[in-house]
Amino acid sequence: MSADHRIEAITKRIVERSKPTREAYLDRTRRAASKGVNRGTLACGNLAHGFAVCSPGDKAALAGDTVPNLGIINAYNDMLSAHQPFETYPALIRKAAAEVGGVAQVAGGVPAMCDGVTQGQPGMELSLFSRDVIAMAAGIGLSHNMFDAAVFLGVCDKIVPGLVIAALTFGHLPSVFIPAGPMTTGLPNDEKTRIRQLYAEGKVGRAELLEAESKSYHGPGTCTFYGTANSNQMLMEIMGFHMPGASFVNPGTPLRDALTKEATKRALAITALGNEYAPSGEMIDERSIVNGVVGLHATGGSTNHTMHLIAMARAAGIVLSWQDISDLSDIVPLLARVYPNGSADVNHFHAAGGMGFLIKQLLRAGFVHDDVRTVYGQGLSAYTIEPHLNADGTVDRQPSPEDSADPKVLARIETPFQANGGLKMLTGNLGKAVIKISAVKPERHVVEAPAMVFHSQQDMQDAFKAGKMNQDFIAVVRFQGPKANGMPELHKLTPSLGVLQDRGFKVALVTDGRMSGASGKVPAAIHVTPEAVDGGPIAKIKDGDILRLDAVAGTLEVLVDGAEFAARPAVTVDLSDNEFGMGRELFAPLRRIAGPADQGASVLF
Ligand SMILES: O=C(O)C(=O)C[C@H](O)[C@H](O)COP(=O)(O)O
Ligand code: SF4
Repeated sequence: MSADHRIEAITKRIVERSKPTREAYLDRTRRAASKGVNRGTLACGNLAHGFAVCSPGDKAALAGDTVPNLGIINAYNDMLSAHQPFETYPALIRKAAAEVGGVAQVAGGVPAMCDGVTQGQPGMELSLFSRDVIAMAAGIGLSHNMFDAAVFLGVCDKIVPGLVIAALTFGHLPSVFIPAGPMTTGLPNDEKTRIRQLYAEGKVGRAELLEAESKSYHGPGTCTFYGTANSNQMLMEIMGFHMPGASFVNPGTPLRDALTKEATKRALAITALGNEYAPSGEMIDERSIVNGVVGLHATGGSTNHTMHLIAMARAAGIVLSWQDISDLSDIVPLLARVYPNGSADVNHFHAAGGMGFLIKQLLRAGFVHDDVRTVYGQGLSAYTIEPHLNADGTVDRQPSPEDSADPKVLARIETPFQANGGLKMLTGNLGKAVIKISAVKPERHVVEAPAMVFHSQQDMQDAFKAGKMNQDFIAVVRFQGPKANGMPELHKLTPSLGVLQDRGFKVALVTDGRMSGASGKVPAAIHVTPEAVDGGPIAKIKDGDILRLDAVAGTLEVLVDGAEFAARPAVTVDLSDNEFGMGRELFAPLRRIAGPADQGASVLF
């Protein structure tokens, strides 16, 4: 089935725009591919080091040139509930590899930051850059060149984007992403938010708050809201890096293990040694990227992907823009209501039909390209399934049903929750920004109110606590961009802004920083580019200026006389407090070279 002509047109313009970089990338990638085992280019000394700790059988296999070797890149640590299950995956993967006559070795580990642990803390100022550090760290593992394919064990926010950048940088290798799955459902996300707002108002204490938080985040697996981590899972499935149906199966279940073993065997089946060679750099093309953006809109995915997807695409020589993302938003409807875009969580989404049902709806409308390559083979239609477990412990895939098992959570294409998708670009005399409209009530898509200017999250929270914000306002929290302080998520502002909005005030946020993918109900124009520290217009706003955020027209403006505004000096602030402490001094070089948000805020491209 061919894609909708509008989808085709946007895809075509991305192909045209990307030609110079994509052709150069594909040339490099094809030259890096080898006919036999990649370890064949190593000298004996290199190879002996590479298999020194292997079993005699594996040594003999790796000394030869017919057995494929699988590199494991593992983002395991105990900080991320979503990554903790990966502690045991290497042993499972090695065993599955041996069952098909292959070998698997851990090529390397990568760091992983939990944005939940660092939210509102100094560590959050390292978070965005950790994506590119993860890409570099994975590159270190794969640079041993012992491998004929790779599997990536990662789930969360900056980790999957960093791993995808690495996978595509080693685009001559087939790569399969193996998730660990969502935490089982705990305290509902909207109840957690209600307790947080009560705490922000001083109506409950720390004990009640910690009890609610602990009931929400209670065990292994990805947090169950639809933030960046679960947006990553959706992307890996709709872009073809996951096995069909792998995204939202809970950890520690027989089906989870079956999917992990299957992914291992599949990775070994698609090396250059077989007849289904699927190098990631060729598998992922402009159509895969467009499918990812469409999935983001259809599910109300994380705003962070207006940067991560751009950086991921760029790693394969593909140039994606905010205009592409915004134009696709005008075409693709919202089909999922998962917190913060609703009250359900990802377990409910999966039970309602999950990725298979979603992809089936998007294919029916021609909103995604079916003619794409995936780790599973050819065609996205193969992903319109539901995964189950066979009696022999293997994965069974049944066609997705015609109807959603819960139309309040997952809608058919004929009856979407919103006619357009989750993410819009805003432009105007303050520069460019993005806004997530899927979680904002339609009556709040346009906000015009006086500016209240702050230079840190703490400043705004102090003003809230002092009762200075009981009015209509647009909070401007600036000097939060990549070059200023590493572009932290400002998700801690959500409870205060939510309280004021619930009190009936018209409120909005404008910032050159980021929000969490879990942020939602307050209209927020984020990733404002150029950032304040680059002298962007946001640095000229004064308290009391009337601002207008219009997600319908796609505009972000300060309603001040143009000449007067242009004549204003850009404010500068002392950022020395952000230069030291909690490792921030190590990231000073990255702050200096970081690119702008609308190009992925990367230090790599
Ligand atoms: O989805 C994203 O982009 C995130 O970064 C989610 C963060 O992990 C939040 O900080 C966790 O949610 P909270 O418990 O509300 O802090
Ligand atoms: S989803 Fe976010 S908060 Fe949850 S484990 Fe992953 S990084 Fe941490």
